[in-house]
Amino acid sequence: MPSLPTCSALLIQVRLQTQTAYRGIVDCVVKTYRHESLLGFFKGMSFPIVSIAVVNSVLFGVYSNTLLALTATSHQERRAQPPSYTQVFIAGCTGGFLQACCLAPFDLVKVRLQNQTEPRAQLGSPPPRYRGPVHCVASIFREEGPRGLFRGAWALMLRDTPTLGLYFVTYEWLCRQSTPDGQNPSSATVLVAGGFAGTTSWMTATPLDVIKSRMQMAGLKQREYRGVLDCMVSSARQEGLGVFFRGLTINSARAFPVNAVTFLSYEYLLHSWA
Ligand SMILES: CN(C)C(=N)NCCC[C@H](N)C(=O)O
Repeated sequence: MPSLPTCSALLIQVRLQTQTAYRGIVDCVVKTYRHESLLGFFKGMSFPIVSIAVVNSVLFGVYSNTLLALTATSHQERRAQPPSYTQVFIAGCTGGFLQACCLAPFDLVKVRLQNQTEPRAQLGSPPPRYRGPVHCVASIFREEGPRGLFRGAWALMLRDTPTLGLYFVTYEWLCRQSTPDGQNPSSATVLVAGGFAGTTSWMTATPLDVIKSRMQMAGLKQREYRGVLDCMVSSARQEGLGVFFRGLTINSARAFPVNAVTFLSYEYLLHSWA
């Protein structure tokens, strides 16, 4: 289950990217805590908890199978006959594209709920727009139609396709640099390589992550955009180029431990099933 630091990081990142009320990470943490208490940091997290297993299985499953199709070598043979970085990149991009298709509605609900700054329902206070994830899905479906559930999906696919290619290339490259030819990387190598793969990919993904989050909020507090390009141009015009780096620090820091553990579990599962 995601811990308080993981939930807080995800919430702060989304708020910094889509709202202008915060001066930085600390200001966002303090205001969220004062206004919404500790529970506020867990907003929007029930859907990601359910979806993370599905989305990660799609990503790693598609990646492994694409690599298998491209190289015709099994995972065990791959240490003796390593795939080229181009093959790793193509397999990563394919996994990234398909995981984005599955992730889109879950991510939309998460972002909409995380952006609700109202404190928990109190007697007499107006209820928040969405009462929870199911109510959020039903409201989007009713107000914006089934396509509404895929708001921001293009930006998400543009974010995830190349950056997940880079994710797997970084991981493979770091593992090969620190492992003698033909041997499997040690657990420590997997943790460090996985951590850096997560951080590097999130650093490059942040500009499109900002655009994706803004497009997901479009029509609510945010203005409507004509598309990804329109969102990029108007955000940069109004807030300067720095807008594309909002949430970069928190995104990259959160990515290290999360992806270190993700790759360790992936390698462990591959070895125990092989
Ligand atoms: C740059 N991107 C989009 C990624 N590296 N995505 C895969 C990482 C998945 C992990 N659950 C995480 O949230 O970091």
